[in-house]
Amino acid sequence: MSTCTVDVTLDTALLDILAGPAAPPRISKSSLPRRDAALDPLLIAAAAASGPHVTRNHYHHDFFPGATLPNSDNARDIAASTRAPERKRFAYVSRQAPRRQRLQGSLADEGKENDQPREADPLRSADNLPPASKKRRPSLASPPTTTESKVFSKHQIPTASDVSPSPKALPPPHLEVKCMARTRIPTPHGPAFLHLYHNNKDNKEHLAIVVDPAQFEDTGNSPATAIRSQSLDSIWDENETEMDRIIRGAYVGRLSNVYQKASTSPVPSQSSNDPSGPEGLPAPLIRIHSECFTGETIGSMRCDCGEQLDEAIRQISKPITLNPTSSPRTIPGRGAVIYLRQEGRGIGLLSKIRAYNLQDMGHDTVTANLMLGHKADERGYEIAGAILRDLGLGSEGSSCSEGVRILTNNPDKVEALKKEGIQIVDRVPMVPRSWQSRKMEAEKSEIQGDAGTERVSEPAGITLIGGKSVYGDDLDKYLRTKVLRMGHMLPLWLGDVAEM
Ligand SMILES: Nc1nc2c(ncn2[C@@H]2O[C@H](COP(=O)(O)OP(=O)(O)OP(=O)(O)O)[C@@H](O)[C@H]2O)c(=O)[nH]1
Repeated sequence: MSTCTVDVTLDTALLDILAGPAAPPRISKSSLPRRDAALDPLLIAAAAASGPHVTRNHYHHDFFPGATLPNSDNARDIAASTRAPERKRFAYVSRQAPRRQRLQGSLADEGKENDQPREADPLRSADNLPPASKKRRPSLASPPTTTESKVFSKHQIPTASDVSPSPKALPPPHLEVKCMARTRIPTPHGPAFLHLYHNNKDNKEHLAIVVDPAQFEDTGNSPATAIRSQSLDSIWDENETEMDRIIRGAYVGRLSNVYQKASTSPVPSQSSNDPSGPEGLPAPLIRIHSECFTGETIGSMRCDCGEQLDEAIRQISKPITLNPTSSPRTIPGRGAVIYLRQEGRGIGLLSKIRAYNLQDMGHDTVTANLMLGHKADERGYEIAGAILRDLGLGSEGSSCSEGVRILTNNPDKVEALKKEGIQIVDRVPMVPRSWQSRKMEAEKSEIQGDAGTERVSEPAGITLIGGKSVYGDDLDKYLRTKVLRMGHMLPLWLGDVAEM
């Protein structure tokens, strides 16, 4: 074993030069000696920051302006007028305009910060922001200087031409959707199967809520064709195990701790030989529903979205009577709600909240959208079409090629789906529950006189939020605007039976 002698004298001398001499130990002999640097970095910084042009408001400015300034955008040398020539090299250059000037501009630019984030702003990817646009939105606070920044008074109704079209974009890639996972969801109306979709057009997770008794079948005895997602049932990867498939929802039958059977790709048709199904089997009932946080989650009575979602699942689940003339039997209903993440008719939750404030100021839902620089409706239905095709609903050559019935009052949806190649055999109106119950009350009072004015039982169906039908002035105003300004195909409730 060899020993090694270390000469510490040289090291200590070097440390003394760099960090100052060691202070005598204060606590005990065993503690390490403290060394104070000869030049404290904090002192250097304080000295450097003590020039005449530095204020406590300069934390965000370049400490050492460097070669790029003052050529940088909006650069302003606030010391230019006062500094001595020899100090020029050390001037602090602010990237901000003076506060006075910024305040003047802030009114004119109200809303700009949120509505038009910088190109590189990571928040741009947030779901609820309106699409990036180079065009400035009309400001509500600034006087109109150009046609783009028109101010609309309460009585002035902007038209579609007041909002210039968005610049032409590159052709979008071929739209593809893929069902990533499926699971059973028990609802008050019966079981539903939630399908979560990804797509290559937007970064949103759209959903399909499938109601279909054949989802539980794996024997081929179902009277109607099963509504299955092709992309879910296909084999994603040759290394995929049965368990992988089952976990993502590619299974058949009733999944349980004792029954687990992965689906094959594609799942063979499970209907009877007759493609139109047994007598009395209607085409599947579908609804294209747009997300509404306020109506569906917090029970807002500014709109009917919560009850519409509930009503759609209820109507689709309603039992169907087969073979009514020969040997009648009932089976659970079948169809799907395609739930699109198009909050606020596509303008996003942020803009919808602003629109609500404009509505409180007396504007209707259409005008409020236009005042914010949006269209009355910015939704698209290509993704809905692709999801329907993936589920084999309504498209030629699909498993349910007999077409679909659609639950809606909105003519745009019907047209858009037709363009997507979805065969619509019938439209089923969505009558607001409050209008239905008021109609029933009116009918009853007409028959029974005064005795009939007590409230009749509400239409069946538990809403996801509040239950039964609700009535409120905001809701009524919204419903009427849909009919009067958005062309919804619904007889207007005017308070008497004849109008319904
Ligand atoms: N911008 C805006 N969007 C709203 C307002 N109220 C509800 N919405 C949104 O409108 C969408 C639902 O659209 P509706 O016009 O109510 O109905 P629809 O889906 O077009 O038609 P139906 O199929 O007949 O129900 C959801 O995305 C809601 O978030 C509002 O006042 N302003």
